[in-house]
Amino acid sequence: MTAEPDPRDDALETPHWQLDGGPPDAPRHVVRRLPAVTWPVVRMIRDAAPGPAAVIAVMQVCSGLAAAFGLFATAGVLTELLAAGPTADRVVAALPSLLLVGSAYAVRGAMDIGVAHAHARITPAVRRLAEERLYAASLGADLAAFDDAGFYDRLHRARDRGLFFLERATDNLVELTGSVFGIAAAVGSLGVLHPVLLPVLLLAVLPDGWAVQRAALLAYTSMARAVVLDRRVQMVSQLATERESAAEIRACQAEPFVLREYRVVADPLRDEDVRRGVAQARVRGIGRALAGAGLAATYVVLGLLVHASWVPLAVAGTAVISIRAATTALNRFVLAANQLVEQGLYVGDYLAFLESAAVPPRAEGVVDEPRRVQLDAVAFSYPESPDTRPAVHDVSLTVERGQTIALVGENGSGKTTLAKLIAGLYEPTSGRVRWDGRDVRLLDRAGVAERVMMVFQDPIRWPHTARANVRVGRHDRVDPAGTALGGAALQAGADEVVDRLPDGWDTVLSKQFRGGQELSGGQWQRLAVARGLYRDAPLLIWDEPTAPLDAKAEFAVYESLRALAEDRTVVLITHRLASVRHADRIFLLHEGELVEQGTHAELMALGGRYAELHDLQARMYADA
Ligand SMILES: Nc1ncnc2c1ncn2[C@@H]1O[C@H](COP(=O)(O)OP(=O)(O)OP(=O)(O)O)[C@@H](O)[C@H]1O
Repeated sequence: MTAEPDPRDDALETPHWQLDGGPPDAPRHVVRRLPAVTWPVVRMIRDAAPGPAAVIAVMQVCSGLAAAFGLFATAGVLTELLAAGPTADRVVAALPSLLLVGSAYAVRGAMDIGVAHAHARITPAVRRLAEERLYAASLGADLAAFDDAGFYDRLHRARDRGLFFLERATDNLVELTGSVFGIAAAVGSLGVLHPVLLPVLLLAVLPDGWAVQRAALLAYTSMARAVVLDRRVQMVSQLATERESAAEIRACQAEPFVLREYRVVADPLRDEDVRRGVAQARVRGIGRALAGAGLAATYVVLGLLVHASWVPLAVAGTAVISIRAATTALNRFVLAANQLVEQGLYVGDYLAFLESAAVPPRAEGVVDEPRRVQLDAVAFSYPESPDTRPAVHDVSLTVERGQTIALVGENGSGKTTLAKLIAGLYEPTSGRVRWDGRDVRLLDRAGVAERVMMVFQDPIRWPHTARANVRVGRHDRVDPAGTALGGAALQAGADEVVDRLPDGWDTVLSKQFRGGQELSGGQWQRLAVARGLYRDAPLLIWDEPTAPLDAKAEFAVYESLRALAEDRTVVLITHRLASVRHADRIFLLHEGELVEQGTHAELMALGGRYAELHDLQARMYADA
């Protein structure tokens, strides 16, 4: 019988699961913050849909003018209707003003329809542009950022909340500007009718505004506290529902473990949501009660003014309509402003991510095909790594063009990290990586990347066609007849894989699409090797390229590699020491440090770690 594991014993339970700290920056004053949060949304709208934005601005001005005109015309109607004389005469006298009121409302209606049409074009355009900027920022971020949990949190906030709330903020900005013109029309006419009504009017809307702002603050605070949990729930959701994990979870009987993990993160998340919802409901209730009292006070003051004969009855009648219009517009404004301020915080997260992901510009040194790659006392530590020892420490080595070097060592000894440093994917924490004497940090990033080809241990399985899986190695390479594609596939043994696919190169390699095919681990690896060969760069870095390959494919790949090495620089990482015999120089890493180096013969003669590992492997194969 298996005991249900105790979550407290779980070594995988990291502090990431806990509720995060407090809110980063609470919105204390809506009005003060409004310009700052509005401006980025305005810029986004301007960039995404300048035409519809201009149409909206013009039409909202016209709508506001029509509303003001309608209110003044209403005063005219009431004046005629409340004048002395027979009713029929008064109605006839009021007709011209009535016509004006009707025309004003018709114009306003037409403008509002126009605004709605333009608005419908803006929000999708903003979403489209914001997504592209987010993906560009994420793709442009330094590789090291992806080893930083804080980066993931920011990315998660920007993608899952920032994008969504940027859309909502766009809607609210349109609503806000519309309400501003509505207020201007109503308040303008109210001020002309009797200025004392203006401060009284504020009584009706300020309490509601306070309540909406409080509720917004509660929502944001809660979101900031729960963002890490939220991300964790998504990860569990992926484990529970995605194909990639389905087989192994069943094989390990890990279903209860995944469900337990879900409970551990989902329970506090639910509690947080409930706490927030209850607090918001309380705040809104208080706000509504105060707003009702404020509106009643407004009408009392109006009654007193009429009673004291300070304002004529017709003006008072129009004032009632103006007050209703102003209250409606002000409520719209308060709601939109508060939501905008709340959404502005998420939009701020989105913008902060774009900024933090931006890589500082370098002196754009031109890069040539490197003839010599040198590492001088290079060290590298992963950000936020609990390991106090650097992943790579004090490594110096040189490799010339036409040479093949091999990096060997136990698991976790720093080989992959070192390879990424050589490729310029990581910047050393100390020391220097130089290409032809020039510090790689000072060279143009794209230029450096252009000259590197890296085949990874766990290459991407692109959910595209077989052709795209290889061509993505250098997607802009001109190869209309597919000669380079065929050559790379042949060298990697990927041609045999493709020959067996139902639609050859056009077969989609993902079961998530209709007609898609799945490959074995070794077949995927052959495609990855073909991708690397297709890239055809002067600096080749192979990180365990042949581990999942069968003996025949492995032999073919090493043959290709030997041929390629003649006019290139090759860095080979492998655990199969038999494969590195012919390397010009072998570097043995241990706990991030270079402990032995030399040719195979030299290292064997040294009788150190390399010789020991080599003999161990040789014995294993001999026994087998
Ligand atoms: N993204 C990362 N964030 C933090 N630490 C990392 C990261 N990647 C690797 N490490 C740590 O750095 C050290 C070196 O890892 P590296 O992947 O370079 O080793 P390796 O020699 O390539 O191992 P293997 O033979 O298993 O592929 C290890 O201690 C590992 O735990």
